[in-house]
Amino acid sequence: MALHKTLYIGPFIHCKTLNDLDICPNGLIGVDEDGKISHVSRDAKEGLLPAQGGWEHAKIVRTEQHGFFFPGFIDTHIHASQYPNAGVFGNSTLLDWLNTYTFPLESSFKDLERASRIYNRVVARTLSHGTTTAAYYATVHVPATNLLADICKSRGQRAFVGRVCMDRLSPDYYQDESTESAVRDTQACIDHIKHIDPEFNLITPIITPRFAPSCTDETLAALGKLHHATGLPCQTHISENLQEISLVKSLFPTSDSYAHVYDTAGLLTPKTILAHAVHLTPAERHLIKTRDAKISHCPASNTAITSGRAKVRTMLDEGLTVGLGTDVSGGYTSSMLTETREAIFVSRHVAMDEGDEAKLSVEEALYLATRGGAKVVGLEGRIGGFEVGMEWDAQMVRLGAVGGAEEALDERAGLVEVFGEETWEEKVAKWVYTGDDRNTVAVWVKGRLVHSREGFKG
Ligand SMILES: Nc1nc2[nH]cnc2c(=O)[nH]1
Ligand SMILES: [Zn+2]
Repeated sequence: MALHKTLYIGPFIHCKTLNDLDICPNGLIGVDEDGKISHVSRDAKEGLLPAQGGWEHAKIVRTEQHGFFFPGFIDTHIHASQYPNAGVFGNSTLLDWLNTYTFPLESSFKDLERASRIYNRVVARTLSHGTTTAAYYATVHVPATNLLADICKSRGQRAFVGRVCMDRLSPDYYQDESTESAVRDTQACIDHIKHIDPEFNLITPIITPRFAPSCTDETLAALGKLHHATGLPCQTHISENLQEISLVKSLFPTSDSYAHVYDTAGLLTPKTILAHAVHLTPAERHLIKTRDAKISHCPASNTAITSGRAKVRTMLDEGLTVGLGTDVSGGYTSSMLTETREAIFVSRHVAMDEGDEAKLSVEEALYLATRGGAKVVGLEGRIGGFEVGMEWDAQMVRLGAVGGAEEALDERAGLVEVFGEETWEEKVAKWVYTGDDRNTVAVWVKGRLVHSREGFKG
């Protein structure tokens, strides 16, 4: 689809570093026909719009009152197939949650029509929350996994799509037959994505051993080999829950630790995304740092299924790379804005035990949801911020009343009340703590408009 040169005019905000939220109240960002940022001005004056090189005919998109452009969110860990169970977990914890809720739901994806309905919903919904990139787990089913890749491509969401590998400790009706079939079916999904997106411009296959207890040593080793042979990224779970960790000890008695199991299999590399990492030992953190593997912090899930409180400050201080993941449906929300809020609140619970330094600020949590996530998925050179040469994966946020109706409680404006006396930092805090998807007016991936709300003029 051909794009227009476009000038995005209005305040823009992005995270330069963990602590540096860059706020530009009077910005202009030029995005070319390939969806790349070609210039950034911090002092946009109406009379001084670019007047050459075709920019004089550029399309113009302006923020509305109290609005700003912000990078799209990067969800580094989400189970697309578990979306129907978001909010359904009772009082379960990980291992009984998997058996009670998760395996029965995932096994239903052999029905392709059902898979189509659910995958269309989850991609549309996450886009509406401003998620421009997602690292998805699908299920064991090749046709449904390929369909998820097709849907992400046609709806325009940047995605990593993983066919789940699991050849033990699940019901017979939902399991890989053998190591060979797990590798063959993974390869079939890789081949499909190569066919629909040969350069992996938008959709990338990701090798997905579910977690160590679900995979035999042979399968872990075979997937490690595939990871090295293809250079494709890999995702799995680690150290989420104490019973899970005991199970790993009993299944892999010769391994030093959970992280060591993955390392032995060749699955601990700079292209590995490890979800949860709640109970890692110092030695495991050191090993993960040495291998430069990445961490997806999933606070909503860790609270919902009472897995524990991940020590994000410690991981950051030790130099680990951390992003955020919704972990639907261990996590109840598909909103990365809500996940950002949960990351802040979980850090406050850690602080109640360990001291105030554990607290994450609004700026830090937003960094994890954008720039940190980009590093986790290996796309830090392309997305997560607004520099020249980066791709326009962005959302337009609107706060307060709509259409100048200052007095009216306008449902379309959501819950964020703005009185005009707030600083920009305060407006951003109000968005993070009181906002929702109604505040995300428009969403772009690689310059393509992939979601907009009623009233967006673009
Ligand atoms: N949260 C979560 N943890 C897991 N560990 C293994 N599988 C899963 C899953 O589907 N969700
Ligand atoms: Zn998960």
